[in-house]
Amino acid sequence: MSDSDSGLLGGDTDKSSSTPAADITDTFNLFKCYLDSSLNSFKKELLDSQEDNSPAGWATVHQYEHNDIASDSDDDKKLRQAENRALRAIKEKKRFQPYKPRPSGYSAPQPATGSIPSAAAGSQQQLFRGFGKRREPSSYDICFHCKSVGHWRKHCPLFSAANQSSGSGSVNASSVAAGAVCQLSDVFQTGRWASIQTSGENLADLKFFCEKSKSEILTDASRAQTPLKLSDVQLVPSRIDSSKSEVLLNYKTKIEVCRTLDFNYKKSPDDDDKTGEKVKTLAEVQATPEHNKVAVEVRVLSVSQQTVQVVRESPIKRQEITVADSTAAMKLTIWEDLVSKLEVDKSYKILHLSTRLFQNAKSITSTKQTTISQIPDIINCAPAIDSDVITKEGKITQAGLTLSYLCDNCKSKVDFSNQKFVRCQSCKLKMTKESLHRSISGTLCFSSGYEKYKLTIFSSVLLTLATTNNLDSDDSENDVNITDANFYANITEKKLAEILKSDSDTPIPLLEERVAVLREAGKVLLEKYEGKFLNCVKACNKSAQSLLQLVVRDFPSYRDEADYQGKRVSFYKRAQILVADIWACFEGKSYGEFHDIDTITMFADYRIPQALYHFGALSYSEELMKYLKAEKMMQTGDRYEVDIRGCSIWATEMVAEKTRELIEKDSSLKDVLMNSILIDHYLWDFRRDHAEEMRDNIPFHHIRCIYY
Ligand SMILES: Nc1nc2c(c(CN[C@H]3C=C[C@H](O)[C@@H]3O)cn2[C@@H]2O[C@H](COP(=O)(O)O)[C@@H](O)[C@H]2O)c(=O)[nH]1
Repeated sequence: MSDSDSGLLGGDTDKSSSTPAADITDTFNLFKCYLDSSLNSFKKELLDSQEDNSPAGWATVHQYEHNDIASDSDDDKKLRQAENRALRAIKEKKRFQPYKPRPSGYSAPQPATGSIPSAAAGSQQQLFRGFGKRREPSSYDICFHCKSVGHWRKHCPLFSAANQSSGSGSVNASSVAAGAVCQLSDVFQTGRWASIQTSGENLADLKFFCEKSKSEILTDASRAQTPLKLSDVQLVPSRIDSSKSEVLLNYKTKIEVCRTLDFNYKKSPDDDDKTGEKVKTLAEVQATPEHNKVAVEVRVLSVSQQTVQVVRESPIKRQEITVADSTAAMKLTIWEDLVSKLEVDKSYKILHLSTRLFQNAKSITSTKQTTISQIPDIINCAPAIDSDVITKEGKITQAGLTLSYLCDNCKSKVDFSNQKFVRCQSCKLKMTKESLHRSISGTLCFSSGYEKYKLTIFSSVLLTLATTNNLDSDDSENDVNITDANFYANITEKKLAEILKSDSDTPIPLLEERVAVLREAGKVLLEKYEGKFLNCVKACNKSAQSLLQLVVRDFPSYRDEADYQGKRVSFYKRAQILVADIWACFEGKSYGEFHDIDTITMFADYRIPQALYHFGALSYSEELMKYLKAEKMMQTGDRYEVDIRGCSIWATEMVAEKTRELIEKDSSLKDVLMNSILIDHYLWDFRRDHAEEMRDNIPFHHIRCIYY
């Protein structure tokens, strides 16, 4: 925490005259000294626990665990042997000097203030490390191996014990999956993979390529929920999500039954989910890991010709289907006797499908247990996925418009008759004719050479076509219906320039890009969501992350991402602030109710870093400070830009995490609502309230893009 605050704000940090700045300074001070004390006590705990059983601590535990679970009579002998081995290993290590003295004349970069997370001062540095000191592990350092604080991987007892026991960098199973209980996917039988619980909350992917006998043990263990101990496995970063890890089994791996687990067995999120009988939307299916059983209710958009695929020398019939519901469209592969069972334009409920990931695209495939049953038509479907977009030339042989009446409640098709009241066959509700929704869909029969197609044009697309001609009808000067998707799907530069006219002659920057973003949003809403963003909110089942993923997936201008040191990183500033605003405007109720709103991070712009810097939660290197003061324009994805935005998110998350802990310790605060959104709002407003004082002291990064 920098002590420059009183200088900066000229405010008096004396406790008696508390001012907003002093309050937050106190909070940050409190938070920082809390952080210090809690980390030190954690480190002490860790050291004590290692000393508990024997002078060799963890190393003894691992040496002991590495062997089979011996009967009690051998335990003492085993323990002594393990302890001697561990002591020999530690003595061996003690002789080795881990650090070479730094070359003379080396001077660490001195930051402008404090020794808090620093952006762009060599971002490979770990957070909270003091500058200018010898490179000793500090109590804030996070071990790259066991993720605990207080030491580096080269000192990690877990890592060294594991290396001793199984050589080539693998991690001793007992430290990774001791007592793990396997949750296996349906794919498991082919000896491919499973998911394994390695702690109270943590599930890791278990991948293995070894003999069938092991898969049988794991399958039985999963069914009986028997705790297992896996010895000699490899722990590697997951190829899908590098923040997760995968447990690799191989021919050396030993599988033994554990007597007890030192954590509670985590029930799978929803057992129905596992059996593939709980219907999910396609948007949810797309967020489901591969090789999971799912059930869907979809409409068939297109079917491919039936083909034959040879699998283990036997020909198997196969057909590619494009299916959709209101949230998304996906590719479905059906096999064997299910081929030709699905017809275009019909809607079906399909159980026991399995998710697949092929070339980074999620799809679903039928399994031996798959069942299909026809259901009432699903009317408003997402359009086919891009990869299915094909261009054909030919002639229209037949065209027609179909007027359908939809139930006002569940939007299912209602058989229309001239009676005054009609009853919906799907939700059984009775309603007047007038309250029915009308949906027009076009059908085009199209032939291209010998191929014949039947195209269904949904009402939202027809609506776009119908309004496109009004593109230039700007005659009514004042009909700025900015909340109407039709309006902004067809907005012109002239019109937007008028709307965003400033009180000076300075034109709004990025006018062309703003028009493109508005048109994109309008077009997608009309094509996929009946022109209403509310339908996007409804499709996310009260999950902030689902809504965030839906926005980023369907509205490309929100894909606020960057390549950073070989990794793809995302900030999603506009997409997250969109979700947060809905939550805030509805005060967490009704359409603003999200069960996972706390997973939304702060919104990485150029203002919050100023406030974080002011409170000493962020610091800049001298080089970066110079760059910022020169007010050079940055480009999206520049190293400095990504550093500043990434460190801002990280620092805010740490503030949120520790503040949450402080709240938990103080019962008088138990009803206080706190998350990164509220911290962001506080910091953004604080910066705005102190714009003058900050302007000359704390520069910000300059950038022109559509992502902030
Ligand atoms: N992190 C974060 N960044 C935010 C906001 C807001 C205000 N909007 C909220 C207000 C009511 C609703 O709740 C909206 O959500 C604007 N900005 C960003 O600041 C920049 C403009 O700054 P200046 O140059 O001073 O006008 C620009 O990149 C803009 O995107 C926020 O709240 N948090």
